[in-house]
Amino acid sequence: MAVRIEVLKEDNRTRARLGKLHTPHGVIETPVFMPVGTQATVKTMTPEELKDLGAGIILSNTYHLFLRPGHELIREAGGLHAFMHWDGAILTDSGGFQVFSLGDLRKITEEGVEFRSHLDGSKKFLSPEIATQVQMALGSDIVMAFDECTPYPATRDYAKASLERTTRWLKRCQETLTTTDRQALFGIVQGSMYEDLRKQSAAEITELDLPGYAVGGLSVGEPKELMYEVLDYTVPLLPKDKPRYLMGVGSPDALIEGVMRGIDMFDCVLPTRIARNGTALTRYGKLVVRNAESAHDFSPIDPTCDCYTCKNYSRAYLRHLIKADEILGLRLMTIHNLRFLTNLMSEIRAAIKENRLPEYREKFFYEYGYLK
Ligand SMILES: CNc1nc2cc3nc[nH]c(=O)c3cc2[nH]1
Repeated sequence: MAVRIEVLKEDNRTRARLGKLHTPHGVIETPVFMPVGTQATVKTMTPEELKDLGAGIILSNTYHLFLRPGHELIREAGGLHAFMHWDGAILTDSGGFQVFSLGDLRKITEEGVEFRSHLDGSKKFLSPEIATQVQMALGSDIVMAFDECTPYPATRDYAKASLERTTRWLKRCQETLTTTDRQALFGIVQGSMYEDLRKQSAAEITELDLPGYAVGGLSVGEPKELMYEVLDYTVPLLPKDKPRYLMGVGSPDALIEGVMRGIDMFDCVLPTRIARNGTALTRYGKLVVRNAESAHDFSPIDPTCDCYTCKNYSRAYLRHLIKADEILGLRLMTIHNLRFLTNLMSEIRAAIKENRLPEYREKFFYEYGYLK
């Protein structure tokens, strides 16, 4: 079954859309934040807990699963859904980004990327064909094309050569898939921070009439304002009747700003990663629970939050667990941060529905401390 978006409403003052993403493993309301489960687990969460938190789609990484335990073992297990006991939707990133940011990069050629595994230093090779075959073995619902996430900053010449290779690689991914499986393949627009190159990449990628499109090459160290500027001129180049996915984003403010610019799907490791080192997301900004200020604070992280952690535990207790390296601390902080984000996204969807997204943004940014 094809992956498709049903756009229910287009905001009248911004580019935001309310939608339903139809996948072989369920229908997901958009805009949506996808928790990241890099190694076939959203760290410290059981699938049942993820469902309770409101997650309907998670991200997993081809690079990591290719290196360990290997896609053949997961195929043997009946695919990633069976292997990890998750019956919701799964989107897999293709590995290109992870090779550049994790592996000991050896060489990029037209054929693919040679690299050393970050696990044991052994030589590995990923190509559009291999990355696509791995994702099919995993049985993922949304397959990301194997691309080069153009590093930032990049010269115009490098960015142009890189996007053109990404387009050639996308066509090779498409050719690797059967016609039915092609309905799961999302293309990724590159072009770094050059408007004309983004136009070129978007034109080349959308010509292939894919089920969805990602804006890549962002959240790679550029200032947020520059990311928003690139979105301002890139998102309108993507078809309105297809899902738009901003890769690697993000923080609450970036989620709102991305939705305002027409993005439907987001993923980011930040919320779960900062949770594990004791930082909680709240509507008033970040709360570093491990700091001394919480030592005698017997109130919850956020009294307005409906999560299991905020209903049952104090900041003082969470600070103790984190400082004592207690595993329960990792779990309780993760539960809170994921629930915060699924609540944020449902508030954003309600604001779009009721034509009050700009007002919601103002209120959120003021409370969150972004507007002094
Ligand atoms: C955390 N930031 C971030 N995560 C990304 C993942 C990506 N995957 C494929 N292609 C990308 O361009 C890409 C960009 C990204 N930025």
